[in-house]
Amino acid sequence: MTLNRMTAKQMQEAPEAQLTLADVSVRIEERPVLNQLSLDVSFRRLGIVGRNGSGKSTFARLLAGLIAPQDGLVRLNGVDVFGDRRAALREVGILFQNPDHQIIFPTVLEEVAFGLAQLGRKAKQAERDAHEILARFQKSQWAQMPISTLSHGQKHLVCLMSIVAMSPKVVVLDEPFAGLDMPTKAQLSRYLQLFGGTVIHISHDPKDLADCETVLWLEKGQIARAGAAPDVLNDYLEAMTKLGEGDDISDLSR
Ligand SMILES: Nc1ncnc2c1ncn2[C@@H]1O[C@H](COP(=O)(O)OP(=O)(O)OP(=O)(O)O)[C@@H](O)[C@H]1O
Repeated sequence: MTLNRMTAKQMQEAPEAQLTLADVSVRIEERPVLNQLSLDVSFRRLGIVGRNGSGKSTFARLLAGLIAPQDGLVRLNGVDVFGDRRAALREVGILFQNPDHQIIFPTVLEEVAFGLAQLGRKAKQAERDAHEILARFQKSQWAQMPISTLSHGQKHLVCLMSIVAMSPKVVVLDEPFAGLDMPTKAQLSRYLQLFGGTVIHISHDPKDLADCETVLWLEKGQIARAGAAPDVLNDYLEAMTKLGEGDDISDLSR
C-alpha cells in the first residue's frame, strides 16, 4: 500500500476525540499565561492559531499533560492528562518544534524503544516493537545510528516515529515543521499520515491549518474565537493583516 492511499483510508478511520476545559488558568512565574479557558469540542483535526506569545506552546503542553493548570480541569477523552500520566500516554503524544527538546537517547532504536518502555513494555519487547516501527517507516537501517549525526529533518522523523510507536489516540503538533525547507516539510507531513489518528495542530500560520475542521484562535492567553476553520482563519488573517500595518512590536508588556 502506498503512503498516500494509506493516508486517505486511515484519516477516514480516525476516531473523534473529545477535549474539555473548564475554567483553566495557567500562570508561569506569577504571570497569567492562559486565562480561564473553557471549551468542549469533538474533533478529528483541531487547529490552534495565534500570534507569538499568545500562549500556544503553553496550551500544547497543557493538553499533553506536561504542565498542570493552577485552576480548572483539562480532560482529553475523559482522561485527566496531568493527573493520570499512565492513561495520558495512551491518549496523547506531542511533537515539539525543536526535536532536541524531545530526544534523550544516543541511538534511534533506544529513543523509539523508550516511549514503549514507558507504556510498560519489557525492554526486549519494547526493542522488538521499536524495530517494527522503523521497518514500517522503511528506516530499519537507522536503528543503531547515533542521533547526533542526523540532520534536523531526520531528527524530526525520529521524534515522529517515537510518537507513532506509542499509538496515542491524539497527537499535538506544536509547529513541529516550522523552519524546515519545503521538501523536508512535505516529506515529514507525508510520514505524519502514517500516524492516522486524531490531530491537534498548532501554528501561527493559517495555511498550516487548512485541513482542520475546527480552529481556536488564542489571543493573550484567552480564546478569542472558536468555530469552523474557514470562518475563524479568515477573521484571523484579516486581523493579522491589519496588525501588520501597525507597530505593536514596539509595545513592552512589562
Ligand atoms: N518558562 C517560561 N517562563 C516565563 N515565561 C514564559 C515561559 N513559558 C512561556 N512564558 C510566557 O508565556 C507567554 C506565552 O508563551 P508561549 O510560548 O506559550 O506562546 P506561543 O504562542 O507559543 O509563542 P510563540 O509563537 O512565540 O512560540 C509568553 O509571554 C512567554 O513569554
